[in-house]
Formats: sequence, structure tokens, C-alpha cells
Amino acid sequence: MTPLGSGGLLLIEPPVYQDERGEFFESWNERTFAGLGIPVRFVQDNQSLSLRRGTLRGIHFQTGGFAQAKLIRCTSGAIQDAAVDLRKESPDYLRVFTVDLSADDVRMLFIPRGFGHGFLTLADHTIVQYKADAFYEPGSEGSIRWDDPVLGIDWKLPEGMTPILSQKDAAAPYLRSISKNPA
Ligand SMILES: Cc1cn([C@H]2C[C@H](O)[C@@H](COP(=O)(O)OP(=O)(O)O[C@H]3O[C@H](C)C(=O)[C@H](O)[C@H]3O)O2)c(=O)[nH]c1=O
Repeated sequence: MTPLGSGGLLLIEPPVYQDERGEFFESWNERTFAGLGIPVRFVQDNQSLSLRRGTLRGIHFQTGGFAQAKLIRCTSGAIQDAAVDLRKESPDYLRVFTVDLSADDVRMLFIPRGFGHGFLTLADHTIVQYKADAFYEPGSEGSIRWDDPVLGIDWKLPEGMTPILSQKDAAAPYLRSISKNPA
């Protein structure tokens, strides 16, 4: 388990048990995570499939009491994942952390509540599965533009390519235009 920054973001690599059939690992164990200092109880499991490389989902977050901690993993293809600390009281406020996750490894990213999250697919047919510790609440959703200059995320986009975005993400605001504390 590798802390990223000092805000509770963790890159987790569970032990893999291999035998002649293949391999097995625990992708989630509440007791193990509590022992790692992550007392979290997930209530929702999500999966997205992005058909093409260069698809960018995010930066999204849920505000206030609906904020979600997430456990992210990639089970097909690969992503460049980005998490940004939106908690004004954090020493890492507005600091962006990026990490590549792939179906070829078992690494997972734990993102505490109060972060914005997004990812860029690095391959076609990329599947991301992630758990959340609070329910989806459309009315509390917030977003920040993927290319926000304050965040300055260095996305691994192929030369000259603009990302494939949802209409919502294409219309996302820049940070400076978000008046209230976004998270
Ligand atoms: C997030 C969510 C969405 N939906 C429905 C709403 C839409 O009809 C459809 C697609 O939603 P959206 O375009 O927001 O999906 P993404 O762009 O992949 O959003 C996600 O992308 C970034 C990377 C995240 O971390 C968030 O968890 C999440 O916002 O699924 C649900 O029914 N439940 C849900 O929990």
C-alpha cells in the first residue's frame, strides 16, 4: 500500500495467489482494509466500459454529505487515473495525483471523500470497476473541466487528439467559475 500525498489517497496492490490454473486475489475485504486504516463500507459498485482509447470521464465529484470515497480498478484495457484533492483544509488542496491502472496488474486506487476523480482510457475497450461508499446523488454532482489550467493535468493524449467526452463533461466549468467549495 503506497500513500500518495498526505490526504489519504492510497495505491493498493493486494497479494496475488497463483497456481497452475491461474491466479486469485481479494479485490475488496472490509476487515483487511480496516486493518490498513481504511474503515470504509461501500454501498455501490459501478462499472463503465469505454469503447475507444482517448475517452475521458470526469473530473467528477459529489458535494457535501453525498461525497463518495471510491476504490478504483481497471479490469480491461488501461487508464490514466486522476484524483484531485478538493478539500480546502487539506495540505494537498488542488493537488492532482495521476496513476496508470491496467487490467495487466492488480493495483487499485483508494480515493477518499472530498476528491474529484477522472480518467483517460489508454486502450480501446477499457473497463473500470469502482466501489463508492455513498449512493449516487445526481443533484449533488459537480464537475471540473478535464483541461482546467489550475489543475494542469498532463493527460496522456495521443498527439493532436482531443478526448472523447460526454456532453456533460464537454460543458464542465473551470474551477475558477465554481463559487462554493466544490466538495
Ligand atoms: C455515476 C453514476 C451514473 N449513473 C448513470 C447516469 C447516466 O445516465 C449514466 C452515465 O453517467 P455519467 O455520464 O456520469 O458516467 P461517467 O462519466 O462514467 O461518470 C463517472 O465518471 C467518473 C470517473 C467518476 O468517478 C464518477 O463516479 C462518475 O461520475 O449512468 C448511475 O445510474 N449511477 C451512478 O453512480
